[in-house]
Amino acid sequence: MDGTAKPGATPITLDRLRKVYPDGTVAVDELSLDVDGGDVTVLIGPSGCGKSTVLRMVNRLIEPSGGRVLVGGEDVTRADPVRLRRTIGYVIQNVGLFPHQTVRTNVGTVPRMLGWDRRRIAERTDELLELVGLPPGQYSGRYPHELSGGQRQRVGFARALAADPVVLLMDEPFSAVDPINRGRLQDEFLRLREAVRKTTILVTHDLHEAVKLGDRIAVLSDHAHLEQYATPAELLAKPANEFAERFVGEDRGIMRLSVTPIPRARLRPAAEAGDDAPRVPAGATLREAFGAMLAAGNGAVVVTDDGAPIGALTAADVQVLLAESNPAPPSLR
Ligand SMILES: Nc1ncnc2c1ncn2[C@@H]1O[C@H](COP(=O)(O)OP(=O)(O)OP(=O)(O)O)[C@@H](O)[C@H]1O
Repeated sequence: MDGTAKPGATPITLDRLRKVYPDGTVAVDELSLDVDGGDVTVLIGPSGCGKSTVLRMVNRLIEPSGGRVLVGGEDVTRADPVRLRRTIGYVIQNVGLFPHQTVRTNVGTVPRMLGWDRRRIAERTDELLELVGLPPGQYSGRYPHELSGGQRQRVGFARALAADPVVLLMDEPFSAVDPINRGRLQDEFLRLREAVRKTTILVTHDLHEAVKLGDRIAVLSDHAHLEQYATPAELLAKPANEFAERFVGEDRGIMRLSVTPIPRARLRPAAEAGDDAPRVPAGATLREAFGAMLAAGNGAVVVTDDGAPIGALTAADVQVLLAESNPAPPSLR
C-alpha cells in the first residue's frame, strides 16, 4: 500500500482513453490514469459509468476510439491482440470456464495455446491449483458443474495466472459469490498477492471490496470521468468533491477504522488497560483493536510488540483518533 513501483512489475498508463460505441454512446471520455507496477487499482462507480469498457480496452476486447493504453510502456493498440491477451490475465464474474473440460484442462488453456509441453503444463497447473487452495489430487479431474461457485472462481483465477501474465484484469470477480465466500476469496486474493505480485486493475461496485483490496481507488462518474484517484485511506478521510463524498457514504467512518493503523505514539501506559484486556499486535488496525474490545466486552486493549506489552488503547481513544483525522462536514456532525 505504499504506492511506489515494485521492481520488475509492469506499470499501466491510460492516456486520454476514449470509447464511443457505434450508436454514439460515449462510454469513456478521455480517462487518464497511472497504475504503478505491482499495485492493485480499483475502478469503482455507478452502474453504466464505463468501468468494464475501460477494462476491456486494456486487453483490446474493445478497441479504443481514441487515446492510448501503455502496458510496460508499450502501446497495446499497436500490439497483436491475440498475443496481448496471452500476456494479460482476465478474470470475470461467473468465470466463463469451459463446461465440458476438466479443471486441469481449463487451467492449462493459455499454456497449451502457447505450445508448452505437457509436463510443464501439468506442473504449472498443479502448482496453481495448490496456490488457490484446490489440492490437484482432489480437484483437477472435476468438471466445472462439480464445483461450488467460489471454487469455480478460484479455477478462473488459476487459469488467469497460468501463463504468468504481466498484468491482471478483474471484472467484478467476486460478485457472483455469496457474502461469506466472497470474504474468503478476497482474503485469498490478498494472500496470493503477496506470492504473485501482478499489476492489477479490478472493477467492483462494492466500496468495502475496493477499500479492502485496492492500493488505490479510482472513483468514476458517468463517461468514466475521474472524480478522485487516491489510496483507500485518503479517499475515506478526504473525499475530493461532493460526488466522491456521496459515493463513499455515511459509513466511511467505520470503514476508516480498517485502514488506520494503531498509532504507537498515542498509546497509554499498558497498565491502564486492566488485567482482563484483550491483546492486539502493534501492526493491527483501529478496527482490529475495536473488534477485540467488542469481542471481549472490554473498553480497552493491550497493544503488544513481539508479545510484549507496549501500551494500551481505549474505545474513547479510537473515537478521538478517528475524529482528529476526519474533520466531518457540519452536515454529518
Ligand atoms: N456495445 C455497446 N453499444 C452501445 N453502448 C454500450 C455498449 N456496451 C456498453 N455500452 C454503454 O456504455 C456505457 C458504459 O458501459 P459499461 O458496461 O462499461 O459500464 P459499467 O460501469 O461497467 O457498468 P456496470 O457497473 O453496470 O457493469 C453504458 O451506458 C452502456 O449502456
